[in-house]
Amino acid sequence: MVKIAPSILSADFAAMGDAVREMERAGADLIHVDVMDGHFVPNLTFGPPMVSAIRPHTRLPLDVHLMVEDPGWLVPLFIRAGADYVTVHEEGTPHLHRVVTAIREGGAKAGVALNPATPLAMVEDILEELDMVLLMSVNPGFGGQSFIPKALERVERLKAMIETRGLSTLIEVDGGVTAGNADQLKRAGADILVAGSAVFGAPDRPKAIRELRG
Ligand SMILES: O=C(CO)[C@@H](O)[C@H](O)COP(=O)(O)O
Ligand SMILES: [Fe+2]
Repeated sequence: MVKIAPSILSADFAAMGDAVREMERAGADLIHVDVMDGHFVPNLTFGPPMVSAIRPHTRLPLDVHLMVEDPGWLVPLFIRAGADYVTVHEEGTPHLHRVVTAIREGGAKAGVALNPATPLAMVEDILEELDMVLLMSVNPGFGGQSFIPKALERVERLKAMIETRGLSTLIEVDGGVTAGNADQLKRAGADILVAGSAVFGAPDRPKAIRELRG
């Protein structure tokens, strides 16, 4: 069954502990933590202290999405803070293999994220080393943007690439995910759906999570 990862980018920053507890009660499978550095993307969010602050409030895996340039030095800090998954952007480092190895050696699960225009081929030669590939279905930087439909076909092609190699790498889709496109994404092969505004903007959040899961 597909997993749902609410993004706390859309939560109340003054009450993150409450938000995370609420998401666990509402049926979320992971908590998605969007880290933005003001360089890789034109927005600035939070660092490892946010991960340590929310860690005691949930048993759910913390899925940290690093939208930062040169993420290597941050990897051990986020793992020490309590990240379970650490995902770095292919476009953010010339040393992807080194960073991915550091994530796994640090004891976390390793993900690589691709922007909407980055060819899938950029992860092809490192797929065996990855627990997850995150396909962006919006341009990273902000919540509440519209889903880029081309992402659906990219999920299908990535799924085929993973299956051809006999791997079990997870596919996470991030950006503009709603109850209106979740079914198509699942059919295309998505394993984890990130949702910010579709969950936190809903009047009934547990229901929103159920509807995304289908
Ligand atoms: O990484 C990002 C944005 O860069 C996402 O995780 C967003 O936070 C998803 O928000 P919605 O598009 O679901 O509102
Ligand atoms: Fe994200």
